[in-house]
Amino acid sequence: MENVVELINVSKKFKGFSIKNIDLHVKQGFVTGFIGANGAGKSTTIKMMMNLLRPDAGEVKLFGLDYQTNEKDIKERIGFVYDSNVFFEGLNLKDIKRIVAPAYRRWDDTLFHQYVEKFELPLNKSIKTFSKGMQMKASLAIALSHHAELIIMDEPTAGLDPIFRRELLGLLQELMLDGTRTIFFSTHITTDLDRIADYIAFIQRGELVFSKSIHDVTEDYALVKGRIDLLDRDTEKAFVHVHRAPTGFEALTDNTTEVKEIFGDTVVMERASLEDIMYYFKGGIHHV
Ligand SMILES: Nc1ncnc2c1ncn2[C@@H]1O[C@H](COP(=O)(O)OP(=O)(O)OP(=O)(O)O)[C@@H](O)[C@H]1O
Repeated sequence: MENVVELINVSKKFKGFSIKNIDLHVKQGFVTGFIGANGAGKSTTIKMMMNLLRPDAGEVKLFGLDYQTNEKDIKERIGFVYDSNVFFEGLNLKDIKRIVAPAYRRWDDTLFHQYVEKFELPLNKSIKTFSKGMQMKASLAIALSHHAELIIMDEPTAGLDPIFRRELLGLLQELMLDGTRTIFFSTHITTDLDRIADYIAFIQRGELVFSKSIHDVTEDYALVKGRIDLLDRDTEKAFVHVHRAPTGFEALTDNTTEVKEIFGDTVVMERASLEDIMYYFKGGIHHV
């Protein structure tokens, strides 16, 4: 299977924060959700994918190409959708189109007008009067009008009302139907991903915890509940993190097979949501 994005052993250091040796592959034709708490490093990673930031070490490849020699070709094939307005605020959509369109070989004016109509965007009103949802739609309309194969979005659903969020997710689903597009988007609203993601990449404190199919996430992770006296130094190794309460323990495992072997039917296992997974990883030490 082809990867449209490959981050190979990528590191980036800021004062007080670093991205550490990330290996991340984004598969063509699928939706990958990029999750992580505030400050985990999602935007920094996306900026490196977009060549807005250079890694200190490691390789970044898009469509198998590197930015050093293929920047223009790569950028033609990506639609970057921001969570805030990056256009000149005083301009309207018609002016923005006039500026942006010549930069793309595959710009499709008919398609642009179709999306403007579909998204009910005014062409003559200045962008600064747009709501956050309208700005997101404008940014998406531009990305789609140059036939971007890869759509990268940084927190596209943050700050949107639930109805618009659903609408946007529905639209992204629609875009995936022809099987040629790839979508990579970061979010901390994990419930968005239950609807549309095929793969999940999870970053925490600058480290990639996992990148796998949603099916594998469901298979590998579970919440386990049982009596406190079942826990000891050995049995606890089956868990990412354990919460103890007087009535019993609740823990997250990343190895459901091992839990079944150790505890049999003395514990109860339940499906762990992405939110459960993020929560337990935050509280615990990750051992693999
Ligand atoms: N240019 C920079 N210089 C110094 N530190 C930076 C810079 N950019 C980001 N950081 C720091 O890197 C860390 C990760 O930031 P990043 O924006 O990548 O996180 P995030 O996962 O996108 O968070 P959020 O969900 O809150 O947007 C933060 O602690 C941030 O302060």
